[in-house]
Amino acid sequence: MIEPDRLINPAKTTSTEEAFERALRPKHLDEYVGQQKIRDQLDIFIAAARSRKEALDHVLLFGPPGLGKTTLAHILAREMGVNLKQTSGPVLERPGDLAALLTNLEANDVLFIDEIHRLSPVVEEILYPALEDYQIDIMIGEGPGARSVKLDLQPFTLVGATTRAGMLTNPLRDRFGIVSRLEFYTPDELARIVARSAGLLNMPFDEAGCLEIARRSRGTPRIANRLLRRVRDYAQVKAQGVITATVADAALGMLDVDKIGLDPMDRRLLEAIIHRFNGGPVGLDNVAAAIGEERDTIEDVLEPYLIQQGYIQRTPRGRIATLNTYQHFGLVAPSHLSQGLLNPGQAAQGDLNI
Ligand SMILES: Nc1ncnc2c1ncn2[C@@H]1O[C@H](COP(=O)(O)OP(=O)(O)OP(=O)(O)O)[C@@H](O)[C@H]1O
Ligand SMILES: [Mg+2]
Repeated sequence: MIEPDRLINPAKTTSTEEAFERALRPKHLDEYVGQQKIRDQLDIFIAAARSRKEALDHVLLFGPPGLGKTTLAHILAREMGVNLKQTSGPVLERPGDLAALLTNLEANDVLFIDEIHRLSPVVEEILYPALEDYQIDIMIGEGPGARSVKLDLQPFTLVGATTRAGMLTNPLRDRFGIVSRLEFYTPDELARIVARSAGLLNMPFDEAGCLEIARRSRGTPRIANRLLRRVRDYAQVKAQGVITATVADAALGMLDVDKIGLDPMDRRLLEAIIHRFNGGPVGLDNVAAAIGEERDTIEDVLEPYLIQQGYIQRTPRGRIATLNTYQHFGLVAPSHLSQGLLNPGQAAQGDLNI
């Protein structure tokens, strides 16, 4: 299990952190840093829907934790000038739970369903006609006297968020008109997010300090904001409160976040592949057992960034360490890697599968 205060865990942790996130969450599309392609598209779709006074098409947002899915859902509703009702897949246990939410929506409102890949099949059934025709079928009464009644709904927009688009059923996925995959942020984008947050928190900083935090945030705004908080503590105690590159480096070094943002858990995963499985290929179950971590955590939390950065490669036969990985640990790579060759059966296949 990931310890709750693991610094680079992109998943949300404490309620203090949630309050902190809410305070820093951008409210308008033009404050939302990065994800340029998605922003450009949404800008047009929103303007078009508004001018026709229609609901925005249903939107699916997917990508690793902490990249800004919830933030974007709230921004969409605000830009559309409508209310947002929020729920999540596991919370909607019975069809009636969803029916109650749907029948209470006003015209063009946004219904935000987080973790939409965890909807139960019976609840999903209710959703299909709602998404297509703004109608639901509900059962009234029980036993032989029970009958099904059609109810009309107001037009609405479903915004679904998931870290696992691959786990959505096809019929559900097909009903989203807009499907956006959030990408990891570049260090420059994260530096802008850190600077914005530092400004909101009245923390003095310089550009290099923001960039140092950004480079070590695993491409993830949630982690960037979290590291900023920790660096602030250090800066206040040791450096008159100013966040500079030297201060950020010292603080993050003390917290065991290395130069590229990997923490002890990432390093354990990579070192296990290298030392215990000869660099791979190794199957997910084996590596999970070796480091005492759950498969899902490795797949959802640890791997996406390590794969994107080229420290792990997924192949049909399992995970392998790359030349980058050996170099990061100052190790001599096996000759087939340093000569740029792949072993037979290790065909490159860097798909993220999220
Ligand atoms: N594009 C962005 N610009 C500025 N800040 C951002 C951006 N995206 C996310 N953030 C910050 O990161 C925090 C986490 O984002 P958010 O909660 O939207 O992530 P998420 O993708 O919904 O994560 P999860 O999968 O865990 O639900 C937000 O509170 C916000 O402060
Ligand atoms: Mg979220």
